[in-house]
Amino acid sequence: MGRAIANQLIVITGASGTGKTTISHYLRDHYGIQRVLTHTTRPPRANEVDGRDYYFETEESFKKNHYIESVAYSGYHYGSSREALQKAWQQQPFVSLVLETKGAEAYAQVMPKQIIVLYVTVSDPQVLLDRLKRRGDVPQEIEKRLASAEFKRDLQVPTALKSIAHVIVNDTFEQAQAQVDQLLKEVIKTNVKL
Ligand SMILES: Nc1nc2c(ncn2[C@@H]2O[C@H](COP(=O)(O)OP(=O)(O)O)[C@@H](O)[C@H]2O)c(=O)[nH]1
Ligand SMILES: Nc1ncnc2c1ncn2[C@@H]1O[C@H](COP(=O)(O)OP(=O)(O)O)[C@@H](O)[C@H]1O
Repeated sequence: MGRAIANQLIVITGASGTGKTTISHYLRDHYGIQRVLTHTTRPPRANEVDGRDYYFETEESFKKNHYIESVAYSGYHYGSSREALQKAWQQQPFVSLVLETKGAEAYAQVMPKQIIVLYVTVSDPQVLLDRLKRRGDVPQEIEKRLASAEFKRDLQVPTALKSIAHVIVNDTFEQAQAQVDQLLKEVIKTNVKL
C-alpha cells in the first residue's frame, strides 16, 4: 500500500477584508495546512509580527529575494519568493498562499497543475469597510486601500481564473467554512491515493 501526494498549493485570493487570511488560519488549524509567508514593504500593523504574518522588508531588502511573482498594491511591494515556497514544501506537500488576484493569475501561468484556487468574496462589499475597521487597520490606510484600483479590481473574479477558481462566499464564517470543508474533501480524495 503506497501513499502518493504531489506538492500542491492552495492559492487564496480576493479583495482586502473578504477573509483570505481568516480562511488560511482555518486551513492551518483544522487541516494542518501551513501558509507560505510572503514579503512586503508595507509597515506591520499593530498586531503583526515579522516572520509570522509576513517577512517585512525595506525597499532595499525586498530586492534581494527571488520572486515567483511580485506586485505593487496600494503603494507597497508584495512578493512570493521561491525560497519560502521551497521551505514550506520541504515540511509538507499541501501549503496555502494568500495573494491578490494578479499574483494568483501568475501562479495559474507558472504552475497550473499544482494550484487549487480559492476566490473569496462577500455578497455585499459594503461590509468590508466595517471588517477592516474592526481588524484595527489605521483609518487612513483603509481609505487608501478601498480607493485603490487594485481593491476595486479584486472585487471580481479575474477572467483568467474564472474556469479554475472555487468561489467561497464569506458572508458568515459558518457558510465559508462549510464551502471550504466540502472543497477539501474533494481535494483530499483526488490527491491522496492509499
Ligand atoms: N501577488 C501577491 N499578493 C500578495 C502577496 N502577499 C500578500 N499579497 C496580497 O496583497 C494584498 C494586500 O495585503 P495586505 O496589505 O496584507 O492587506 P489585506 O488585503 O488586508 O490582506 C492582499 O490581497 C494580499 O493577499 C504576494 O507575495 N504576492
Ligand atoms: N465571515 C466573517 N464575518 C465577520 N468578520 C469576518 C468574517 N471573516 C473574516 N472576518 C474578519 O474580517 C477582517 C478581515 O479578514 P481577513 O481574513 O484579515 O481578510 P483578508 O486577508 O482577505 O484581508 C478580520 O478582522 C476577520 O477577523
